[in-house]
Amino acid sequence: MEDIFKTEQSHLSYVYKTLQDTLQSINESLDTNADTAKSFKKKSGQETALNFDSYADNLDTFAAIETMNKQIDYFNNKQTQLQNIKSNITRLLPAPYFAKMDLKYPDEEEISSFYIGSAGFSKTTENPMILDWRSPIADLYYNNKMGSTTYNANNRAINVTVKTRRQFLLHDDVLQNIFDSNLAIKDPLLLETLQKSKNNEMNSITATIQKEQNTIIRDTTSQALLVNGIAGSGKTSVVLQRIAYLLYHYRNQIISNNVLLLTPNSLFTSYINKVLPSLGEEAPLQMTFEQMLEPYIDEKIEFEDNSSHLSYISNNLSNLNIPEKSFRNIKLNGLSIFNKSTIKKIFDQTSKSITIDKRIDATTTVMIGIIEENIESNSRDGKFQSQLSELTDLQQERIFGHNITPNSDKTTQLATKKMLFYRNRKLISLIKHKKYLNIKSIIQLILNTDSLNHLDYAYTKLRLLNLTKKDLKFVMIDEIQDYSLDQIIFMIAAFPNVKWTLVGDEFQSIRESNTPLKFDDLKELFAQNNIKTTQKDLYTSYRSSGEITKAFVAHGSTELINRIKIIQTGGIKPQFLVNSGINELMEHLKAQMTSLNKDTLSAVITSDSDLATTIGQKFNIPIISNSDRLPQKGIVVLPLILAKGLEFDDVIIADAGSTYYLDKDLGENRLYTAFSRASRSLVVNETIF
Ligand SMILES: Nc1ncnc2c1ncn2[C@@H]1O[C@H](COP(=O)(O)OP(=O)(O)OP(=O)(O)O)[C@@H](O)[C@H]1O
Repeated sequence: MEDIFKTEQSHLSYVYKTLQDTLQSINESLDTNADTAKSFKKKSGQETALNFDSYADNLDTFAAIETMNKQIDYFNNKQTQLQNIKSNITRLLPAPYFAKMDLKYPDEEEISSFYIGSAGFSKTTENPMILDWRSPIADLYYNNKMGSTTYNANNRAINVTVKTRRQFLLHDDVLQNIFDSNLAIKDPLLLETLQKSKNNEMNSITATIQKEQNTIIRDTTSQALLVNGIAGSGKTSVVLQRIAYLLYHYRNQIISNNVLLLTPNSLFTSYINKVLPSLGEEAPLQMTFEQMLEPYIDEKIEFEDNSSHLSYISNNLSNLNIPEKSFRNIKLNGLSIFNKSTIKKIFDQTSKSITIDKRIDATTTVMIGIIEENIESNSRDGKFQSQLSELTDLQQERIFGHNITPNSDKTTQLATKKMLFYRNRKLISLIKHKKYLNIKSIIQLILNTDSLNHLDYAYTKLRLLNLTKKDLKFVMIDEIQDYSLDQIIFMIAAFPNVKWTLVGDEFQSIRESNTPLKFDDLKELFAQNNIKTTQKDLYTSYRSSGEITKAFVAHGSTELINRIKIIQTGGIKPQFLVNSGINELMEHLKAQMTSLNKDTLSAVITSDSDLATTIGQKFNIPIISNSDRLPQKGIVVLPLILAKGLEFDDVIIADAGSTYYLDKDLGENRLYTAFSRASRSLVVNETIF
C-alpha cells in the first residue's frame, strides 16, 4: 500500500504541475491572442477603405470585410476555447481528480488507467489526463462494479474488466488518503464529505454520487422521471448534477436556456445558485411557478383566491363556440375598425373541424388580411400619396429610417404603403396579440361564475393563444409534492416538447390545500397525456445523522422505517422539551442558542413568520424572508415554509406543540419536514401556548 501511495502521490504531483504549466501558457496565449486581435482590427480598419463607388468596388469592399470578419471570428473562437480550458483548470487545481479506474479491455494486453475529475483535461487528444465525471467511462466508477462489465459509448456497449476502483482524498498536489473499493465495504469518501459542516450554499456531490443517484442523473430515455425520495436523500443534488450531465451529453443540441428548473422560492434559488457554475455549466432558467406564470397573466385583472378548474376548462375549450359578447371591439384612435359582430362573423366562418386555437389563428389571419388589403388599395390613392409628400424630415426618419425621395409611381406607392403600415402598426399588433378576445368573459362563460382564478385565466390564455414554449427541452421540478394537479396540467400544455424530471417527497407535503398531490394521480395525469412516467425511489438518508433520521422518519410511515438506509449512523440524540408558554420558551431558546456553534450556520424554525419575527427581534438574530440570502454563519430564524429544502448542522424547532404541527392532516408531514432540516443536532420545543 505504501508503494501505491508513493506512486499515486507522484502521479498527482505530475498532473498538478502539468495543470499549473498549462494554465501559465494559456494565460500567455490569451494575452498574445488579445494583442494580435487588437492590432489586426486596427490594421485592417486602416487598410479596408470602404469604397462603394462602383459595382466592382462594392464586391472588393464586401470581400475585404468578409475576410476581416472571418479573422475576427477566429480570434474570438480561439479566445473562448482558451477561456474554457482555463476555467476547467482553475476548477481542477484545488482537487485535480477524485477517482481512478484501472480497466482491462479484451483486445488489449495492458491495463489502462483513467483518472476522473470534476472536469476533463488532456494535453493530447488521444491521451486524456483527467476524464470528465460525465464521460461514459466515469459511469463505471459510479456504478461501483468490479470485474467484468460494460459501459456505453456512442450507443455501443463496450466490454471491460474493472481491475481497480480507487478513490482519493486530496488537496492541491497533496494526496491525503486512498481508498480502494475492493478493500473497503463502506464509501469512506462519502462519509468524509457528509461529516463536513453544512454551509449557506449547497455544494455539488460529483465525487461521491451513489449508484442509485447516478442512474437518475444519467437517464436519457424516460419521458417523465419521477423521483420519490425521503428527506435528505439527495433529490435536489441529483437534479442539479443531472442538469450538468444533460448539458454535457447533449452539448451540440441544447444550451442552458433550453432547460427550466422550477424552485419553491427565491431563498431556495439563491441557496442552490453556486452548484452549476461550480460544475462549469451555466445555470438554466430558474424560477418559481408563479414567476413562470407571469407572462400569461394580465396585471389589470383582479383575481380571486378560489380553486382552479383546468380539466373542466380543457374539456370545454375544444368545441367552444365563442359568443359575440366574448369578443372585444378593435378601435384605433377612437375609431371602430372591427366591431364584435364582425369579428364573430369572421370566427364563425372558420372551419369547425380544427382546434379552437387554430380557429382563432385563422380569425387573426383574416383580420390582418383585411387591413393589408385596405393598406394596399389606399397606397394607390392620391389622397394618401399626397400625405407622403407632407411628411416632415423627422417623420420620414421615424418611418423609413432616413429621408426619402421617391422618383417613380412604383416607389411612391411602396413608400405610401410603408407609411400606412407604420400608421397601422398598433392596430396590427393588437390583432396579432388577439386582443379582440375577452378571455375573462370566455372563462366566466365556461365556468358559469363571475369569480376568476389566475391559473384558470393563464391556462385559457395559453390554450386560446397557443402560447406554448417550444424551445424548452427539459423541465425539472423540485418539491413536486407542493404542486397541484392543475399546475401540472398547465405545464403539460405549456411545454409540449420537454422531458420531465419531477422530484419530491409526499411526506413533505405541508401546505394547506384542497387538492394535495398524490404521486399516483400525477402518474395518471401524465399517462392521460401520453407521457410515460418512470419512477425511482431514494431511501438513503445522506443529510441527517442516524438519530435525527429516526426522529423524522417516525413522522413518515411505518413502511418507511423498514426501508430507509442511514449513512451517518449514530449521532447526538434529539432533545425534546416541553415549555409552558412563550416566556418559558424564550428562556429555553436563549440557553439553547448559547450552546450552538457560532462558526457554522444554525436555524431556529418556527411554524409561522409572526413567531419568527418575535424571536428574531428578541434575540437580535436575522429573520429570514423569501427574498433574503442566508448568512455564512451564525443563527437565523425562519418559518418552516422557507426552511423547506434547506439544511443546517444544528436546528431548534421553536413550537412543535402548536396547532400548526398538530394539524390532523398535515401535522405529521410538518414535523417530518422540520426535523429533517438538521444534520447534526436537533432540539424540539413542544411549547404549549
Ligand atoms: N452522494 C452524495 N454525496 C455527498 N453528499 C450527498 C450525496 N447525496 C446527498 N448528499 C448531501 O445530502 C444533503 C441532502 O441533499 P439534498 O438537499 O439534495 O436532499 P433532498 O432529498 O433534496 O432533501 P429535502 O427533500 O429534505 O430537501 C446535502 O448536503 C447533499 O450534499
